[in-house]
Amino acid sequence: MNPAPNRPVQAGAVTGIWPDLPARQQPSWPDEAEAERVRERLGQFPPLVFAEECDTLRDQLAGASRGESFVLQAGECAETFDQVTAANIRDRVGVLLQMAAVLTYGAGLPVVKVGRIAGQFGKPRSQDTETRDGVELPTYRGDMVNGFPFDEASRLHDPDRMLEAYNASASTLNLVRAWVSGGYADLENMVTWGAGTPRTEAVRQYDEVTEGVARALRFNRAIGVDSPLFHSTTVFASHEALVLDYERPLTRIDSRTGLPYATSGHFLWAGERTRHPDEAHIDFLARVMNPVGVKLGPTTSADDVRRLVDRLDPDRTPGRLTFITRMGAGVIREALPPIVEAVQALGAAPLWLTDPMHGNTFTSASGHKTRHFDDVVDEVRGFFEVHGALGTVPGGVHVELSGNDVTECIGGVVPVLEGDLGQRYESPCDPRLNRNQSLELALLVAQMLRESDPTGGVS
Ligand SMILES: O=C[C@H](O)[C@H](O)COP(=O)(O)O
Ligand SMILES: C=C(OP(=O)(O)O)C(=O)O
Ligand SMILES: [Mn+2]
Repeated sequence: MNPAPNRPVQAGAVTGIWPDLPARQQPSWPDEAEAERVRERLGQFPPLVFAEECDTLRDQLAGASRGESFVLQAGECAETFDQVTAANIRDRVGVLLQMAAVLTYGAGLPVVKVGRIAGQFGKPRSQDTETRDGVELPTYRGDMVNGFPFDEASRLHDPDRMLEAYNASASTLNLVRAWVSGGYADLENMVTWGAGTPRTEAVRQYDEVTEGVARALRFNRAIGVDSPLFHSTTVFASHEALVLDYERPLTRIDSRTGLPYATSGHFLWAGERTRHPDEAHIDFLARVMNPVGVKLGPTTSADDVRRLVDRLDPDRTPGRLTFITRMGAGVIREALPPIVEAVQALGAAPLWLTDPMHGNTFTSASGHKTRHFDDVVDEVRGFFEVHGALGTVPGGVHVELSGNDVTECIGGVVPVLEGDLGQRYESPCDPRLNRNQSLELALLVAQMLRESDPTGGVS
């Protein structure tokens, strides 16, 4: 991230604008007085992001919705407090920069980089409890709410964890901002972004990209051309707006406009389980001025999307609303067209992203939650096909990945086999693409972009 503009936002939480609506997937704090103390404390903390940065991202997302750029939104399913180390943050930023470089080089399009980072600490779950060997405990709901170890004390919901989530987000963001503006993201450093990754076909192709960029830089230098854009970039922060006791106190009034902004991240989205137009999460997103997103699963109806557009983007502001579809590879080609057509009929032009992860999860024979790389690629292909056929813009991808060599998703050119899943399965929630699978996906998406008209024929 570039240094934040020196624009003050009013200290203290915005209160009094939150109606009492049903809110799903919320923690059950055992001690309400302690929760209130934490909410008040969060309300006094400085904002993590600035309103003007959110406006910049909104404008960039508007460009992507017109096909002028492509969005890469990627990161952990669930960030954990343990991962807040320099090495881990560097690896997460590194893989994002590598994928973005492959996409830019391969497709000739600017890439808007958005991390699932510095706030992705709350998880919605399908079940409230988990049973192991006859012992039933609350499910893990992200480090912001409870702990992953399967014991009673860890699984208790603890509001003090929201303070730790804020601090973890602040230190993550601090390092990300420093790295991407201070040298690590310099195109001269491309070779270091994937340092240590085992040498595979995807890495070999990445090395070709590195060599091509180096040649272009040498040429530019020789003719006297230089630009700050060769030496730094911007990575925006995003997460699911899930735990309202965290998000509401971090909402602040922008001193320029007098309007509320969520300051826990630049871009926030509502998940598939909390996207009900009349409930608290959509109401929260409707009240803040940030660019916002909504995940849309295979059961989404045309009426759902009409109501979401009316609630979240009544003025049809370019870049304000992103729909992140996560239909499943088997159904996207049938389920997505009616949704896109319903939105087109409203005269709305949201940014469309594909999340090819969450509709393709299954449990392996070994009991691991996993996804097959081929399904991930096939859903992205279906996304391009549907938007190509309807004349709308396939604006970007949203993926869960790790900067490390984990074995959580099956497949890839150097395949992770079903029997390998236990080797390095480290995610506390959903299976992530490893570094090689992430690079391979970026190479394939660059090819799909080259083969498609990213403007959907509108320019
Ligand atoms: O990340 C997304 C959700 O939290 C996750 O897919 C839910 O998983 P579950 O079905 O195991 O609860
Ligand atoms: C919970 C998530 O996804 P969804 O809401 O689409 O299931 C997620 O992105 O981690
Ligand atoms: Mn997930």
